[in-house]
Amino acid sequence: MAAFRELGLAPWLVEQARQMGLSRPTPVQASCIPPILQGRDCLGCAKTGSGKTAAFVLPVLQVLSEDPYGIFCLVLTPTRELAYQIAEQFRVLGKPLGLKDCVVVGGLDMVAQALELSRKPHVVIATPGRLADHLRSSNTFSLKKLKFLVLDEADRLLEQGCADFTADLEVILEAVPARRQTLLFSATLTDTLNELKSLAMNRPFFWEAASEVRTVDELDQRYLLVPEAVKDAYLVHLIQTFQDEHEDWSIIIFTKTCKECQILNMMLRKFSFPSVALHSMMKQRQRFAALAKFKSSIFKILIATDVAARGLDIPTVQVVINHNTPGLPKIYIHRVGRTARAGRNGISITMVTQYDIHLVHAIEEEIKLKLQEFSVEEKLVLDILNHVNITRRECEIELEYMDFDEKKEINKRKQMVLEGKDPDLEEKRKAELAKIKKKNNKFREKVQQTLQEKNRVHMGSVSSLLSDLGC
Ligand SMILES: Nc1ncnc2c1ncn2[C@@H]1O[C@H](COP(=O)(O)OP(=O)(O)OP(=O)(O)O)[C@@H](O)[C@H]1O
Repeated sequence: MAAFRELGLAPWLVEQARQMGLSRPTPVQASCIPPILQGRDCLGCAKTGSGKTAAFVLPVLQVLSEDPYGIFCLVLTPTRELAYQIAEQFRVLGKPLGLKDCVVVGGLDMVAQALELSRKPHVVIATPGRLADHLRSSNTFSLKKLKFLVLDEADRLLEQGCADFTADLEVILEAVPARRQTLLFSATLTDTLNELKSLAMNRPFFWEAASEVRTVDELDQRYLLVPEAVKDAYLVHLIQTFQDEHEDWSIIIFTKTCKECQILNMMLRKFSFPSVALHSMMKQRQRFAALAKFKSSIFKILIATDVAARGLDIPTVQVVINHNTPGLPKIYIHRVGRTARAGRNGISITMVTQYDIHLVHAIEEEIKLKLQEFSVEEKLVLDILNHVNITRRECEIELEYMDFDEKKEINKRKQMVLEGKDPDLEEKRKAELAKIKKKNNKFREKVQQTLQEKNRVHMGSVSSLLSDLGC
């Protein structure tokens, strides 16, 4: 496989990559770096952990080194943690350039960010929401001279119909020049290819990993059939087993909601497991602290919602446990892709209840691979069943006293105030919208019934006409 030098990268950059442990390019890097250096838009779809970040960081730094100015490159990514992780790669690889970068994410001070932006950093790494807020509220910086627009986890950012990013992306796309290079990367691009191609203007170079199987070969993918009612006892048993057999292993447990994440973390702590939670209801500094402690192995177990499903690169993660079966195959692909990265081995175990069988079939259909069963000794699980269920109940009650749901409501209202919205007005708008939607649905049903009635009458007259004609 070509070396980085043969891809057209300058010696200083090849040396920086080598010092970072990147000695030979991965397939996605070898394929995408040359067309990007030639000035083309690029859509790169490669498996999780295959080096997509460096596939855009390296060529961007190469072109920047030829004419360093700010703001040169904007990278958009769906989560705050990913923004910092990408910024880290720019900083390490761009050190000889004296690279100036700026991370623009929610949950942190807007004024400090606005000041940093006004100083024209070379590279801005942002989550769409906070960057759009800056564009709406100030004109202390401009994206008009931008050379590169990069969408990391592009399919998540461009997910149609999801309110998360659409409005903010529109604001950002209005602020960037049409004449630019657009780079889009993800492990699950193909289902949104058309939207992606419309974004990448000039004959985008499209590269997709050749293999039929969507997950990496080094990943041992298992499932564990568990009755819903005793799922947590199985979870405790699984963790105990891994901790007994491999004390240096780190484990990520994905679950569906912030509340479930909080309860599981409290429960595992009561069993003296070194666990920490990561979800979107935590304050930003708590999220960063939790991730830092997990990355440095102070805590060996991270319990997270899908805010951590994409992109996070933590080499020590050996095990991913899906406490719930993901509703979408691509969420599964990203979750289990937190292990078995950069050629290392890893194992994923998806806990499947009697209600999830169809979801497993959809996942196997998408990844083109059958999950293998992971067997456990049921007796060992039954031995701890009561203890686990009682402990969980205690945690649920403790959480109720902490007004967790109430806090969620307060956080929502606080966020609206921060965005200059009136929470009560928003509530009223939402109620009115719901009423209009209900009225529209009723009207639509009525039209449908009338049409069906008309069809029935029409078909009745047609059939009687045909019988008169002896057809
Ligand atoms: N050429 C290379 N040689 C060795 N390691 C590499 C190379 N390129 C990247 N890596 C390492 O591989 C790991 C995964 O890289 P990265 O996070 O960019 O993967 P990704 O494809 O973006 O994954 P995901 O789809 O999960 O976001 C990182 O630790 C990175 O340092």
